[in-house]
Amino acid sequence: MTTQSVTNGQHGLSNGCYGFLNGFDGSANGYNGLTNGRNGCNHNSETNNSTLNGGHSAGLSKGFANGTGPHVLRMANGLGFKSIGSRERRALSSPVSPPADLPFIQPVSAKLKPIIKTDLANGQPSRAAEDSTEPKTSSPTDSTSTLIADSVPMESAFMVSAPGKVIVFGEHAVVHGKAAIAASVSLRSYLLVSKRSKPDGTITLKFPDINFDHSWNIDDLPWDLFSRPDKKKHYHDVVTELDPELVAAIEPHTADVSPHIKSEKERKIHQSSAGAFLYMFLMLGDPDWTFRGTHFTLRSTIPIGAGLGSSATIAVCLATALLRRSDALAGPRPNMPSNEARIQLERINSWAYVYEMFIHGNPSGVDNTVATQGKALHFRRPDYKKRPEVEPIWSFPKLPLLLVNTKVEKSTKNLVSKVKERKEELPEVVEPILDAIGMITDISQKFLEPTSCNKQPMGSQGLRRELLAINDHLMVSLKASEAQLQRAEELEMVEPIAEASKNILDAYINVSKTSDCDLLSEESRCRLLGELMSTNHCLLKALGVSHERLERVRELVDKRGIGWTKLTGAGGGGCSITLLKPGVSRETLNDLETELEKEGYQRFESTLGGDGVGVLDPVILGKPGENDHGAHIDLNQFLSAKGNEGIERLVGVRGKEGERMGWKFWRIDSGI
Ligand SMILES: Nc1ncnc2c1ncn2[C@@H]1O[C@H](COP(=O)(O)OP(=O)(O)OP(=O)(O)O)[C@@H](O)[C@H]1O
Ligand SMILES: C[C@@](O)(CCO)CC(=O)[O-]
Repeated sequence: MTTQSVTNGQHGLSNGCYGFLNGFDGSANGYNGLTNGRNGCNHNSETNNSTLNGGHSAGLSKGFANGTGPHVLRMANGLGFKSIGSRERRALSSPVSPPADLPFIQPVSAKLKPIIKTDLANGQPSRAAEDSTEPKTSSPTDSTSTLIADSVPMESAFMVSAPGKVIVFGEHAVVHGKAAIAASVSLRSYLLVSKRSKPDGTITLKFPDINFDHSWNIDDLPWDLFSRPDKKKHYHDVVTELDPELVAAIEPHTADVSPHIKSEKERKIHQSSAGAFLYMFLMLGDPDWTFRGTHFTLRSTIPIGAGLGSSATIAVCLATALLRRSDALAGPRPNMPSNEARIQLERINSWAYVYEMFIHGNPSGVDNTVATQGKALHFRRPDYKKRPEVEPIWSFPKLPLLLVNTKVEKSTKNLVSKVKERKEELPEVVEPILDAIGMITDISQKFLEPTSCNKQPMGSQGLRRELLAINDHLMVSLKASEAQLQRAEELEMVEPIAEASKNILDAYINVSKTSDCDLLSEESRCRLLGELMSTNHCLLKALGVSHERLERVRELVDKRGIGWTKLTGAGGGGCSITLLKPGVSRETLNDLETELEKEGYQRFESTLGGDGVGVLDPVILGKPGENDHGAHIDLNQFLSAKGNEGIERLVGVRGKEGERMGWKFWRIDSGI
């Protein structure tokens, strides 16, 4: 069964499964043993897999044969010599155990051997060796070495990548302390951290996707204020709010960015990106040699402002890069103990949240948490002064999801503010809606992970009770005072609340007809999840965050009776997800896709639940057997990779043929 969970990931892509988003992609996550472990305590894995995968098994045999857990680990190990350096000194002073394994040299690392000096005391490469300013020499007869020599400006380069996400349940409500469920997608951002060979005292941020490129003189930045004892934050601190004095001190350094940009809106985006970066850099970085001449260059395959968490991926990549450069991260490395990986991930996530606060104001942190941890998770932040409550969903099922981009760009910040204003204006109507969304999320979690060891699968009676409780909240909302209800009518909130109530009652009737045993069948679970998704969408519409283009997707899907649609992310445009009914014919889907395309929608193919943040170090081409395998990728190559395909081919965490060599991830397991 291990192999099956490994190969499942490719399923939808390999059999041309209509661009579905697929559930856990075991090939890259090394979770196969873990899945078996938890299955062992309740169900056997055979039962579990057949329950989860049901009728979607056509592509199982075409999985990522290359990507099986042990194989990947072996390959990663071979490239891993740089990751366990004394750059981890600071990280290891935190309560984590020392590196458990020493790297061994594979053909690729042999080519780079001359630049590695071993610290004899601990058998690991020394910091001096890692960041050596010596030219990287090698045999002149070796074609790879020529490429390495050409790429001297890339001295001590590394790359970080983080995945986008879909929110399956609970967006917006999560900002107000309710639960959300989110999963990572295979679209990712890639950040190259490179250093000029002759450091010149500047630091450079390049975001070519948004036409942003700016350098700062490091000595001009407000280090004094940021290092004042009452202001100073350390890499292990949890920062839950921005300091207005520090934000103000950054403003003069972002005021003059992008003088060539005419659009005020675009300039604001550039200024907030620059400000968010500087805030983190001044907190985590230092004015000495470490960062001088460093370039942070980001490219992404995630559409911007489409609800797929693009900003959070940038936050995670930059936080990881800054923590790593300033010696505050250990790993990642293969076989890192789960507890140690968790500490590193929490550290990254805390700082990514700082970046997100700068961009969004008051985010819940769900986006950066998924971009950091990957997989799928249940998230709640009842207290903004504390870390969020995060519960991984270990066996997120293979949902046949269709992901559609309306291509209407929106601003998460504005939409979050809109909901907040609505809540302040109409608390009697809005608060019960938010409660209902939170309850929908909690019920869904039980159905997304019904075989979990520590959760009782929900019986039909309990479920009906919960559905009625949701409906009660909707009734409370509709029984608001006359004045509030009238205003709610004006804002077109009442009809979607009534539609949500109808959906919940339909779900109630369907559950009444189902025995406890049948409730766990794929068909019943799919229908229930679908009805809950539709209900969630109606409530988001009532909150004012849908868009006519999103409603049109619902209309096109509903007309064919083939699934349940909801917006995902902040709404106001962006993307929708449709959970397709089991057994929908290829013909019907083709027909839907043609119509969507005609109306200017974009459909995405992606898998759900892949790895979170990862590091590629050294940044070399990774295809064994290719001529230039082992050659360094330089900044120009990265910048000139064409489109998403070009980026994926050059540095992608996963190419079409399987997992790319070299990427390493901090992986946590269920502990079972
Ligand atoms: N490729 C990119 N390069 C640089 N900046 C980006 C990139 N993608 C996103 N951003 C930043 O993120 C902002 C968009 O974030 P926003 O939260 O509105 O959308 P999202 O993160 O895609 O959606 P959601 O928050 O609903 O998931 C942009 O304005 C920009 O600041
Ligand atoms: C709309 C929202 O709930 C999700 C955006 O992806 C905002 C947030 O959680 O911060």
